Amino acid sequence: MAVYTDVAAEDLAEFLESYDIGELLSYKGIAEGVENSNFLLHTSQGAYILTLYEKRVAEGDLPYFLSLMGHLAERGVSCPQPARNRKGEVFSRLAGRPAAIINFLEGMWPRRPNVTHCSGVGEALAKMHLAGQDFPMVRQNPLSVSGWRPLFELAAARADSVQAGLSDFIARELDHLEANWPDDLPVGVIHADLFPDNVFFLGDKLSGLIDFPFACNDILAYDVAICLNAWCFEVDHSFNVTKARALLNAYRRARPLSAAEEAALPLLARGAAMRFLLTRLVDFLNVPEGALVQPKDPLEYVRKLRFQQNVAAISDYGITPAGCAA
Ligand SMILES: Nc1ncnc2c1ncn2[C@@H]1O[C@H](COP(=O)(O)OP(=O)(O)OP(=O)(O)O)[C@@H](O)[C@H]1O
Ligand SMILES: N[C@@H](CCO)C(=O)O
Repeated sequence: MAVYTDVAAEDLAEFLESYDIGELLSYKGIAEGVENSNFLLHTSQGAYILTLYEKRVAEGDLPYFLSLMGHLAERGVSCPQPARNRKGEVFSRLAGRPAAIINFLEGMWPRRPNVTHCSGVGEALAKMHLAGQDFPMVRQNPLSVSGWRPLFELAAARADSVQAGLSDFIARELDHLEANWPDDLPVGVIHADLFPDNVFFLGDKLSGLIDFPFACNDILAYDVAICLNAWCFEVDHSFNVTKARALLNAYRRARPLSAAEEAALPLLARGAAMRFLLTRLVDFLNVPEGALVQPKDPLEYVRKLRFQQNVAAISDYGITPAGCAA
């Protein structure tokens, strides 16, 4: 359960007085997520999600991703919208944290994503990338290649307590990624965390995307690589090429990938695996006292990284590169 910061009922009721969304009837901490403190609110006007932004979200970044949610919705991408308070602000402060309220999105995230879900997320991701093209704000990605070594330094001394040899493994891989990370691929607005728990479905139909605090401007194909890692491995750690094909083909239909983007996917997937390995490792080694959170497993991403290290081209996944006859 991700609740790092508790909110007293009186403080919440007072906070809600600055909004026009009805009176507080009930609220409870949400038993999912690892980054921020989330609460489900019921007011006399309906259901909402209250988020208190925690360590990895800088207050100065809130206007970027809260505005992005409005921008995307105007262009047909289904995602929750921030409520404005009576001063017209989309966020303010509660319990010492930046806080925002968004509307409740109907749907469930898929606990066991199937091929249809993978196809849905591929299409939605491409459409999000297209809809972001004219988003005027810019936010560099603090968790891209230049951000990984500082993260590693937070965990290096204790990494081997999680798995023998992990520290050396990460150090060597970072050398490779830093030397080879591409700087000439198409960039734009990316979600940067589009895991299954951030994509809602009603049945097999995608109902919306949530959780935009990591959104930023970065390599578009890197977002695809994040999804390949997050959606296309089975619980036994095997890579499911049918799911990867479905995800990639649905993406390509909405936004064709260039030959250079496709050629870079395995390397981008190594980088994506490194990013989530590192944040998970740092979080695993530093659970705040009293926080109600279930840290995610860093070793899942060590396995994914080892897999991606052995992929040189997307044909090695069993996927035909775009433009080649099947
Ligand atoms: N708009 C929404 N409508 C319905 N449920 C939501 C909404 N936003 C969040 N939730 C619920 O809260 C959970 C946690 O939200 P979210 O993923 O944004 O938290 P987080 O701590 O930022 O997570 P993550 O670990 O994925 O970064 C979701 O899995 C979902 O159950
Ligand atoms: N989606 C991330 C958590 C939020 O950054 C993970 O699974 O590690």
